[in-house]
Amino acid sequence: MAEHAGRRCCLGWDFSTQQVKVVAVDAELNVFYEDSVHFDRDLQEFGTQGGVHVHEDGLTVTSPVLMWVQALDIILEKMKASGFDFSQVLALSGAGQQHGSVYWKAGASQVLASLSPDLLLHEQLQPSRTLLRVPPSGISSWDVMPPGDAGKACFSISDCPVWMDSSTTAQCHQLEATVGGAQALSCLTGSRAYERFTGNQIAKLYQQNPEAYSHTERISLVSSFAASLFLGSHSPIDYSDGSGMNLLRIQDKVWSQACLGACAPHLEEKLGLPVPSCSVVGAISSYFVQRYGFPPGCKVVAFTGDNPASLAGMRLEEGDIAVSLGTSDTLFLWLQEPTPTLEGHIFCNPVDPQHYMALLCFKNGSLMREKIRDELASSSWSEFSKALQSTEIGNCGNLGFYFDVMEITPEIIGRHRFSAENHEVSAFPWDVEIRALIEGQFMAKKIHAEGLGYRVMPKTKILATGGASHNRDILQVLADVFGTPVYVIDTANSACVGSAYRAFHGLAAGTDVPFSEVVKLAPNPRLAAAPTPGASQVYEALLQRYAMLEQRILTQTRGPPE
Ligand SMILES: O=C(CO)[C@@H](O)[C@H](O)CF
Repeated sequence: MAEHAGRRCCLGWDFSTQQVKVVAVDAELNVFYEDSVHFDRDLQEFGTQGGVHVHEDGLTVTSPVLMWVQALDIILEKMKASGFDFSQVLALSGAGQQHGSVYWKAGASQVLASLSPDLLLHEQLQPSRTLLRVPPSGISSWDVMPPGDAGKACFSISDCPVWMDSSTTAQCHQLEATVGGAQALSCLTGSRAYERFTGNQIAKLYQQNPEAYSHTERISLVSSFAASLFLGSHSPIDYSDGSGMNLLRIQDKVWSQACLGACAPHLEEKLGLPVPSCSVVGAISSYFVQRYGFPPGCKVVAFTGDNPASLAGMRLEEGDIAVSLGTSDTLFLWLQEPTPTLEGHIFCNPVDPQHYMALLCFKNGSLMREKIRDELASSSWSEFSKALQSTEIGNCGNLGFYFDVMEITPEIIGRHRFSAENHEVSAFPWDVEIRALIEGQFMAKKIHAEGLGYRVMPKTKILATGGASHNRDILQVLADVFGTPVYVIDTANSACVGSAYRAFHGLAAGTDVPFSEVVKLAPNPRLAAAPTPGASQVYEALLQRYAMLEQRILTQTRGPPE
């Protein structure tokens, strides 16, 4: 218990798809406390799978908002029972799964502002039922209160749409038509219309449940919803997570009136004004001071999306790229001048309000690497590595495209192989095939990153994370294709840790201290691979051929570009 006593710190929260997680980070940026509540395991009464409910239509995906509230209650009670010294918390911030939306019912702000410290949050935010009183001294006994003060319903709908939902295609088409097409919407908001993006979800709610919409006083993202719980009032949406709604003009950081109007009436007043992601949105509410012992001056820094928070946790800097090599591969880019396209997503940068970040998702990531490993390298990563070691950089001009499921970036499916003379061939020798897979995956990443406006800079570094980042030979190809050093970093808690870093940055608010200065004491990533001399020249020519052949496949499969 003494371990957590007297250690001034910031808290970082992550309200993700499957759990609520918290870390405590001290002034030297060491993580000294972490805990989590897993929805499926610890809140089984809600019956989620992977933290969500997939509806019968197979398209609608929601999560119960009260599950998120109850998870926060559990974590805070566990921290309290463990002797965590809340009085040392200087500030807190957090992250939420992007695009999800919470609909606060008229009157919710009064409930938020008058929470009783004798009760748990979820007992006061849920519809009226018998309440449990847990004295501030902690959970010594669950005394059942007389029916008396029943909680008031605070939410217009109890099941919130989340990022896995894909039921709003009609609303996406309506939105794009309103603003002049997919590319016009992308230039305006950073992305073409996506089913999971919040504006389209709001449009669906308004069209299918107008009564719930009319009873809604405030619409939050998961991030700003979580911040509201700590604030005791509605927290504003931050620029970075707000960029995932198809509603925010990413250049001038204001709501697009055209997009708002296309989705639902009176929407701006339900959203409130967006704020810079580094904003201090207020002090923690008295509920947390009285029940848990937070200091009254504990600052709440705007919460943001999980991916922007991860960018902060990885301490990405201008020109850097983070490559998450997981089931699907995700690229995090830091951009100064974005070029919005029909691929990927441009968000306002969470730690530098003048800049941007981008996300690019490649669905055929580890899925393909493991399949080729099983087919050609006896399911052995060491055999897989031997193939990379025994084949030369540039693979003698052989190029491959490997998409066993429909790829997102770009929309291609199937396996396509080309000789040095650009003739399509049906097979490669096993070792050539392995190198063609890895070189092709990384050349695609470089080409599509540059399509979004990314440029490798002299100080650029690549931060690799995820399962495949444990294979040094794969990272060597990544370093060679990009011509930049590759570092590895543990990102298990990147959204939480990034949120704690952002809380520290919020403490310096108004002093113009850059985020990089605030986090300079954080552990540095480890160098894993440096580019091979001469590799850049080989890939400079190969990249041009790869881009040309990718266009050839696209034309063959979907006709000439519009
Ligand atoms: O939809 C996504 C990003 O656009 C996902 O990464 C969610 O943020 C995961 F929670």
